[in-house]
Amino acid sequence: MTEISAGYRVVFVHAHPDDETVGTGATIAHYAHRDDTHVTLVTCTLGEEGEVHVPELAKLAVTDADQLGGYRLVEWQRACDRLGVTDRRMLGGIGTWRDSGMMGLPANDHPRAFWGADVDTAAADLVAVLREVRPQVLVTYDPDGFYGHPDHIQAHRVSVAAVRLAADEQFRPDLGAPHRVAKFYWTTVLKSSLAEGFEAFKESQDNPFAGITDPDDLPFGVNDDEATTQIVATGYGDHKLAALREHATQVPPDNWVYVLAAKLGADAVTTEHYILVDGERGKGFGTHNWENDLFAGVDRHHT
Ligand SMILES: CC(=O)N[C@H]1[C@@H](O[C@@H]2[C@H](O)[C@H](O)[C@@H](O)[C@H](O)[C@H]2O)O[C@H](CO)[C@@H](O)[C@@H]1O
Ligand SMILES: [Zn+2]
Repeated sequence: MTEISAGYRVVFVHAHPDDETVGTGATIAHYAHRDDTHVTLVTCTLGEEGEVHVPELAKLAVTDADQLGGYRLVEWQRACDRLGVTDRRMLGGIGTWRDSGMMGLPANDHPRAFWGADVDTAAADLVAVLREVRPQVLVTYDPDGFYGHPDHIQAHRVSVAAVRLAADEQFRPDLGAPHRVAKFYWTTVLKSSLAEGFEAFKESQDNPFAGITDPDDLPFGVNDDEATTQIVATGYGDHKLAALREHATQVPPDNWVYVLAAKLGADAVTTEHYILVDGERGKGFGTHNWENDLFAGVDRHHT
């Protein structure tokens, strides 16, 4: 049980080791370094089915020694150290849920695949975290898991169930006093940001968007006015890049994020966007009236 004294508390729920950095690394570093804020990361799987971009580690892959999950656990811990996150947990405990692989692959049917988890059963473990940490804010993916990966979709579903169940006083009183999360966010990315990044994508061999020239052809991304919140974590670009480097099996040296940072500086990777889907929107700024703080409008004494 973590003794939490900070007034502001946020829980990030991610699917695999590296998602915390790739999608929300600058935001996490920004809040983890605030004296008045406690960040909790809950990651749902060990990433056993991932690729291995480090040649000398190639045989850790699921097709050989099947040891990648244990190795990515260490990558994840080191990346969290770079971001400043000390409260990091695997959903249900280390090794409970297994990486399900990309949609439609046989790994989806592994007996421990997160994709096959009973949602309320998995949610109960997240309820225990929410009732302990008592965050005002929870961040996870949209219903499509941002890009359709089964573990991302399941992370969304388990988070939605856990937020509902944590507030239900009839649900598992043994897991702690009921808790209502004040603001529930989905991660997102702007199509306008993707268009700016396309040049960097082209220069990366690891270009996941090869052949795509129009952001509207990507399986993710929203129009500027669909986002509600922009976090500009100035000064934490180096933290995010250092954390990415810890995820070397997943993020090769020529990854487009490194290309972008090399061209435009580390702060080019410190702006991250979110959609508030439940809770009261706080004060906004600029053309799109975006919040500039996940805790905008939150009473720090809300527990
Ligand atoms: C960012 C993320 O969610 N990565 C997942 C994803 O990785 C993809 C997968 O290896 C795919 O085969 C590649 O073509 C693609 O480039 C990768 O992003 O899925 C993995 C397997 O479930 C998962 O381990 C990884 O964390
Ligand atoms: Zn992932």
